[in-house]
Amino acid sequence: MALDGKAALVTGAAQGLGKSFSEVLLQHGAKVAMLDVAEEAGKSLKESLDQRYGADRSLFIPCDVQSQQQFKDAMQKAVDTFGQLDIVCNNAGIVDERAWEEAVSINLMGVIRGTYLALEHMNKLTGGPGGVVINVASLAGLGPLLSAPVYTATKHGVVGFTRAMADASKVSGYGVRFNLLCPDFVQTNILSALTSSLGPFAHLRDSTKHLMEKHGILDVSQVSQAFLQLLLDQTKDGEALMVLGNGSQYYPFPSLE
Ligand SMILES: NC(=O)c1ccc[n+]([C@@H]2O[C@H](COP(=O)([O-])OP(=O)(O)OC[C@H]3O[C@@H](n4cnc5c(N)ncnc54)[C@H](O)[C@@H]3O)[C@@H](O)[C@H]2O)c1
Ligand SMILES: CC/C=C\C[C@H](O)/C=C/C=C\C=C\C=C\[C@@H](O)[C@@H](O)C/C=C\CCC(=O)O
Repeated sequence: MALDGKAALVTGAAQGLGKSFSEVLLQHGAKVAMLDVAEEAGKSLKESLDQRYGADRSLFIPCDVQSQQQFKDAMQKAVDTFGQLDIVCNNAGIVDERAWEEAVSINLMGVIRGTYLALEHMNKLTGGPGGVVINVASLAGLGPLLSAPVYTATKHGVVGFTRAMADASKVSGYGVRFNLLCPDFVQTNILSALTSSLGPFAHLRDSTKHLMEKHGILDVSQVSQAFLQLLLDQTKDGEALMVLGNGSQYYPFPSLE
Protein backbone atom coordinates (compact mmCIF):
# COMPACT_ATOMS: atom_id res chain seq x y z
CA MET A 1 0.00 0.00 0.00
CA ALA A 2 1.00 3.61 -0.64
CA LEU A 3 2.13 4.30 2.92
CA ASP A 4 3.56 0.90 3.87
CA GLY A 5 6.41 1.33 6.31
CA LYS A 6 5.67 5.00 6.93
CA ALA A 7 5.17 6.43 10.43
CA ALA A 8 2.80 9.34 11.00
CA LEU A 9 1.78 11.61 13.87
CA VAL A 10 -1.54 13.48 13.99
CA THR A 11 -2.59 16.06 16.58
CA GLY A 12 -6.23 16.49 17.52
CA ALA A 13 -6.56 12.87 16.37
CA ALA A 14 -9.28 11.66 18.74
CA GLN A 15 -12.22 13.25 16.97
CA GLY A 16 -13.35 15.00 13.82
CA LEU A 17 -10.87 15.55 11.01
CA GLY A 18 -7.88 14.22 12.94
CA LYS A 19 -9.68 10.95 13.58
CA SER A 20 -10.49 10.68 9.88
CA PHE A 21 -6.90 11.49 8.87
CA SER A 22 -5.64 8.79 11.26
CA GLU A 23 -7.99 6.19 9.78
CA VAL A 24 -6.97 7.03 6.20
CA LEU A 25 -3.31 6.73 7.16
CA LEU A 26 -3.93 3.30 8.69
CA GLN A 27 -6.02 2.20 5.70
CA HIS A 28 -3.06 2.95 3.44
CA GLY A 29 -0.47 1.10 5.50
CA ALA A 30 1.04 3.72 7.79
CA LYS A 31 1.50 3.48 11.54
CA VAL A 32 -0.02 6.41 13.42
CA ALA A 33 0.69 8.20 16.69
CA MET A 34 -2.53 9.96 17.70
CA LEU A 35 -2.19 12.93 20.06
CA ASP A 36 -5.11 14.66 21.75
CA VAL A 37 -6.21 16.26 25.04
CA ALA A 38 -9.46 14.27 24.84
CA GLU A 39 -8.15 11.21 26.66
CA GLU A 40 -11.36 9.17 26.83
CA ALA A 41 -12.13 9.74 23.15
CA GLY A 42 -8.56 8.88 22.27
CA LYS A 43 -8.50 5.67 24.28
CA SER A 44 -11.84 4.63 22.81
CA LEU A 45 -10.59 5.30 19.28
CA LYS A 46 -7.41 3.32 19.95
CA GLU A 47 -9.47 0.31 21.13
CA SER A 48 -11.59 0.50 17.98
CA LEU A 49 -8.57 0.81 15.68
CA ASP A 50 -6.80 -2.08 17.42
CA GLN A 51 -9.74 -4.31 16.48
CA ARG A 52 -9.49 -3.30 12.82
CA TYR A 53 -5.74 -2.88 12.25
CA GLY A 54 -3.94 -4.55 15.18
CA ALA A 55 -2.48 -3.06 18.33
CA ASP A 56 0.97 -2.40 16.84
CA ARG A 57 -0.27 -0.05 14.12
CA SER A 58 -1.34 2.87 16.29
CA LEU A 59 -0.51 4.67 19.49
CA PHE A 60 -2.67 7.10 21.48
CA ILE A 61 -0.73 9.66 23.54
CA PRO A 62 -2.56 12.22 25.68
CA CYS A 63 -0.95 15.54 24.75
CA ASP A 64 -1.81 19.23 24.91
CA VAL A 65 -0.11 20.95 21.95
CA GLN A 66 0.20 24.07 24.13
CA SER A 67 2.81 22.28 26.25
CA GLN A 68 6.32 22.14 24.81
CA GLN A 69 7.28 19.32 27.19
CA GLN A 70 4.19 17.20 26.53
CA PHE A 71 4.50 17.65 22.76
CA LYS A 72 8.26 16.95 22.77
CA ASP A 73 7.81 13.83 24.91
CA ALA A 74 4.88 12.59 22.80
CA MET A 75 6.77 12.98 19.53
CA GLN A 76 9.83 11.26 21.04
CA LYS A 77 7.60 8.38 22.19
CA ALA A 78 6.28 8.05 18.65
CA VAL A 79 9.83 7.96 17.23
CA ASP A 80 10.95 5.47 19.89
CA THR A 81 7.96 3.25 19.08
CA PHE A 82 7.97 3.45 15.28
CA GLY A 83 11.69 4.05 14.66
CA GLN A 84 11.20 7.34 12.83
CA LEU A 85 8.59 9.91 11.74
CA ASP A 86 7.85 10.44 8.05
CA ILE A 87 4.56 12.35 8.28
CA VAL A 88 3.31 14.95 10.80
CA CYS A 89 -0.15 16.52 10.60
CA ASN A 90 -0.67 19.52 12.90
CA ASN A 91 -4.45 19.42 13.02
CA ALA A 92 -5.50 20.30 16.59
CA GLY A 93 -7.51 23.50 16.68
CA ILE A 94 -10.44 25.32 18.30
CA VAL A 95 -12.79 28.20 17.64
CA ASP A 96 -13.15 30.45 20.67
CA GLU A 97 -13.43 34.18 20.16
CA ARG A 98 -13.87 34.81 23.89
CA ALA A 99 -10.86 32.80 25.14
CA TRP A 100 -8.94 34.11 22.14
CA GLU A 101 -5.50 33.74 23.68
CA GLU A 102 -6.14 30.01 24.00
CA ALA A 103 -7.16 29.89 20.35
CA VAL A 104 -3.87 31.56 19.38
CA SER A 105 -1.96 29.23 21.70
CA ILE A 106 -3.48 26.11 20.15
CA ASN A 107 -4.16 27.02 16.54
CA LEU A 108 -1.00 28.98 15.76
CA MET A 109 1.58 28.37 18.48
CA GLY A 110 0.69 24.67 18.64
CA VAL A 111 1.21 24.35 14.88
CA ILE A 112 4.54 26.20 15.07
CA ARG A 113 5.60 23.95 17.96
CA GLY A 114 4.60 20.77 16.12
CA THR A 115 6.31 21.92 12.93
CA TYR A 116 9.61 22.68 14.69
CA LEU A 117 9.50 19.41 16.65
CA ALA A 118 8.79 17.50 13.43
CA LEU A 119 11.76 19.18 11.73
CA GLU A 120 14.02 18.13 14.61
CA HIS A 121 13.22 14.50 13.81
CA MET A 122 13.00 14.74 10.00
CA ASN A 123 15.74 17.18 8.94
CA LYS A 124 18.19 15.45 6.59
CA LEU A 125 20.89 17.94 7.58
CA THR A 126 20.89 16.44 11.07
CA GLY A 127 20.59 12.79 10.07
CA GLY A 128 16.83 12.64 9.69
CA PRO A 129 14.96 10.75 6.97
CA GLY A 130 13.19 13.80 5.48
CA GLY A 131 9.41 13.76 5.33
CA VAL A 132 6.29 15.86 5.00
CA VAL A 133 4.41 18.17 7.37
CA ILE A 134 0.75 18.97 6.65
CA ASN A 135 -0.66 21.86 8.67
CA VAL A 136 -4.42 22.20 8.84
CA ALA A 137 -5.54 25.76 8.24
CA SER A 138 -8.98 26.55 6.77
CA LEU A 139 -10.59 28.63 4.07
CA ALA A 140 -10.50 31.17 6.90
CA GLY A 141 -6.75 31.08 6.42
CA LEU A 142 -7.20 32.46 2.92
CA GLY A 143 -10.03 34.91 3.51
CA PRO A 144 -11.69 36.60 6.49
CA LEU A 145 -14.47 34.97 8.51
CA LEU A 146 -16.15 38.04 10.06
CA SER A 147 -17.68 36.12 12.98
CA ALA A 148 -14.26 34.78 14.05
CA PRO A 149 -11.50 37.38 13.55
CA VAL A 150 -9.00 35.75 15.93
CA TYR A 151 -9.63 32.31 14.41
CA THR A 152 -9.09 33.96 11.01
CA ALA A 153 -5.82 35.45 12.27
CA THR A 154 -4.58 32.09 13.58
CA LYS A 155 -5.33 30.37 10.30
CA HIS A 156 -3.77 33.14 8.22
CA GLY A 157 -0.74 32.78 10.47
CA VAL A 158 -0.60 29.03 9.85
CA VAL A 159 -0.71 29.67 6.10
CA GLY A 160 2.08 32.24 6.10
CA PHE A 161 4.25 30.25 8.52
CA THR A 162 3.88 27.01 6.57
CA ARG A 163 4.69 28.62 3.23
CA ALA A 164 7.77 30.30 4.73
CA MET A 165 8.89 26.95 6.18
CA ALA A 166 8.54 25.34 2.75
CA ASP A 167 10.76 28.01 1.18
CA ALA A 168 13.28 27.76 4.02
CA SER A 169 13.38 23.99 3.63
CA LYS A 170 13.92 24.14 -0.14
CA VAL A 171 16.81 26.62 0.19
CA SER A 172 18.35 24.95 3.25
CA GLY A 173 18.08 21.38 1.96
CA TYR A 174 16.11 19.97 4.92
CA GLY A 175 14.43 17.37 2.70
CA VAL A 176 11.08 18.12 4.34
CA ARG A 177 7.96 19.29 2.47
CA PHE A 178 5.49 21.64 4.20
CA ASN A 179 1.93 21.94 2.89
CA LEU A 180 -1.48 23.24 3.95
CA LEU A 181 -4.97 21.83 4.01
CA CYS A 182 -7.67 24.51 3.79
CA PRO A 183 -11.09 22.94 4.18
CA ASP A 184 -14.40 24.73 3.88
CA PHE A 185 -17.06 24.02 6.55
CA VAL A 186 -16.95 20.38 7.78
CA GLN A 187 -19.49 18.62 10.00
CA THR A 188 -17.51 18.19 13.23
CA ASN A 189 -17.75 19.37 16.84
CA ILE A 190 -16.37 22.76 15.83
CA LEU A 191 -19.48 23.51 13.81
CA SER A 192 -21.76 21.97 16.43
CA ALA A 193 -20.30 24.34 19.04
CA LEU A 194 -20.62 27.41 16.84
CA THR A 195 -23.38 28.98 18.92
CA SER A 196 -21.11 29.16 21.98
CA SER A 197 -17.73 29.93 20.43
CA LEU A 198 -18.15 33.33 18.79
CA GLY A 199 -18.03 35.40 21.96
CA PRO A 200 -18.38 39.12 21.17
CA PHE A 201 -19.19 38.26 17.53
CA ALA A 202 -22.14 35.99 18.31
CA HIS A 203 -24.42 38.57 16.71
CA LEU A 204 -22.78 37.63 13.39
CA ARG A 205 -23.69 33.96 13.73
CA ASP A 206 -26.41 34.18 11.12
CA SER A 207 -24.02 35.57 8.50
CA THR A 208 -21.80 32.54 9.02
CA LYS A 209 -24.80 30.24 8.82
CA HIS A 210 -25.70 31.90 5.50
CA LEU A 211 -22.14 31.26 4.30
CA MET A 212 -22.52 27.62 5.34
CA GLU A 213 -25.76 27.35 3.37
CA LYS A 214 -24.04 28.94 0.36
CA HIS A 215 -20.88 26.81 0.58
CA GLY A 216 -22.45 23.62 1.92
CA ILE A 217 -21.02 21.46 4.66
CA LEU A 218 -18.42 18.78 3.92
CA ASP A 219 -18.18 15.32 5.41
CA VAL A 220 -14.89 14.45 7.10
CA SER A 221 -14.29 11.74 4.49
CA GLN A 222 -14.15 14.34 1.72
CA VAL A 223 -11.41 16.18 3.61
CA SER A 224 -9.42 13.07 4.48
CA GLN A 225 -9.34 12.04 0.81
CA ALA A 226 -7.90 15.48 0.00
CA PHE A 227 -5.42 15.01 2.86
CA LEU A 228 -4.25 11.75 1.26
CA GLN A 229 -3.98 13.40 -2.17
CA LEU A 230 -1.82 16.17 -0.72
CA LEU A 231 0.29 13.69 1.25
CA LEU A 232 1.04 11.46 -1.73
CA ASP A 233 1.84 14.19 -4.25
CA GLN A 234 5.62 14.56 -3.88
CA THR A 235 5.56 17.56 -6.24
CA LYS A 236 3.64 19.71 -3.75
CA ASP A 237 5.68 21.90 -1.37
CA GLY A 238 4.43 25.19 0.08
CA GLU A 239 0.99 24.64 -1.41
CA ALA A 240 -2.50 25.07 0.06
CA LEU A 241 -5.12 22.54 -0.99
CA MET A 242 -8.62 23.96 -0.62
CA VAL A 243 -11.35 21.40 0.03
CA LEU A 244 -14.63 22.72 -1.30
CA GLY A 245 -18.10 21.34 -1.94
CA ASN A 246 -17.32 21.01 -5.67
CA GLY A 247 -13.95 19.35 -5.12
CA SER A 248 -10.40 20.22 -4.15
CA GLN A 249 -8.15 22.79 -5.76
CA TYR A 250 -4.82 24.39 -4.98
CA TYR A 251 -4.97 28.03 -3.97
CA PRO A 252 -3.30 30.25 -6.61
CA PHE A 253 -1.03 32.34 -4.39
CA PRO A 254 0.22 35.48 -6.16
CA SER A 255 3.99 35.65 -6.79
CA LEU A 256 5.66 38.53 -4.93
CA GLU A 257 9.02 38.12 -6.69
N1 LIG B 1 -14.85 21.77 11.06
C1 LIG B 1 -14.61 22.73 10.20
O1 LIG B 1 -15.53 23.37 9.62
C2 LIG B 1 -13.19 23.07 9.83
C3 LIG B 1 -12.92 23.68 8.61
C4 LIG B 1 -11.61 24.02 8.29
C5 LIG B 1 -10.59 23.73 9.16
N2 LIG B 1 -10.89 23.13 10.36
C6 LIG B 1 -9.75 22.84 11.25
O2 LIG B 1 -9.61 21.43 11.34
C7 LIG B 1 -8.92 21.09 12.56
C8 LIG B 1 -9.69 19.99 13.27
O3 LIG B 1 -10.92 20.52 13.69
P1 LIG B 1 -12.29 19.65 13.69
O4 LIG B 1 -13.27 20.37 12.84
O5 LIG B 1 -11.96 18.24 13.43
O6 LIG B 1 -12.75 19.88 15.19
P2 LIG B 1 -12.97 18.85 16.40
O7 LIG B 1 -13.30 19.71 17.57
O8 LIG B 1 -13.91 17.78 15.98
O9 LIG B 1 -11.54 18.18 16.59
C9 LIG B 1 -10.48 18.90 17.13
C10 LIG B 1 -9.66 17.96 18.01
O10 LIG B 1 -8.55 18.68 18.52
C11 LIG B 1 -8.42 18.39 19.91
N3 LIG B 1 -7.74 19.48 20.61
C12 LIG B 1 -8.26 20.68 20.94
N4 LIG B 1 -7.35 21.41 21.63
C13 LIG B 1 -6.24 20.62 21.74
C14 LIG B 1 -4.97 20.81 22.34
N5 LIG B 1 -4.68 21.93 23.01
N6 LIG B 1 -4.06 19.81 22.25
C15 LIG B 1 -4.37 18.66 21.59
N7 LIG B 1 -5.56 18.41 21.00
C16 LIG B 1 -6.47 19.40 21.08
C17 LIG B 1 -9.85 18.18 20.40
O11 LIG B 1 -9.87 17.44 21.61
C18 LIG B 1 -10.45 17.43 19.22
O12 LIG B 1 -10.32 16.04 19.36
C19 LIG B 1 -8.83 22.40 13.34
O13 LIG B 1 -7.54 22.96 13.17
C20 LIG B 1 -9.88 23.31 12.66
O14 LIG B 1 -9.55 24.67 12.78
C21 LIG B 1 -12.13 22.77 10.72
C1 LIG C 1 -16.98 30.14 12.80
C2 LIG C 1 -15.90 29.18 12.42
C3 LIG C 1 -16.45 27.89 11.87
C4 LIG C 1 -15.73 27.06 11.16
C5 LIG C 1 -14.30 27.40 10.89
C6 LIG C 1 -13.78 26.50 9.82
O1 LIG C 1 -12.40 26.71 9.65
C7 LIG C 1 -14.50 26.70 8.51
C8 LIG C 1 -14.30 27.77 7.74
C9 LIG C 1 -15.02 27.74 6.45
C10 LIG C 1 -15.14 28.73 5.60
C11 LIG C 1 -14.56 30.04 5.71
C12 LIG C 1 -14.84 30.84 4.66
C13 LIG C 1 -14.34 32.21 4.54
C14 LIG C 1 -14.79 32.82 3.42
C15 LIG C 1 -14.49 34.24 3.08
O2 LIG C 1 -13.46 34.72 3.86
C16 LIG C 1 -14.03 34.43 1.60
O3 LIG C 1 -13.00 35.36 1.59
C17 LIG C 1 -13.54 33.16 0.92
C18 LIG C 1 -12.21 32.69 1.42
C19 LIG C 1 -11.31 32.14 0.56
C20 LIG C 1 -11.64 31.96 -0.91
C21 LIG C 1 -10.55 31.22 -1.63
C22 LIG C 1 -10.76 31.49 -3.09
O4 LIG C 1 -10.32 32.58 -3.53
O5 LIG C 1 -11.47 30.68 -3.73
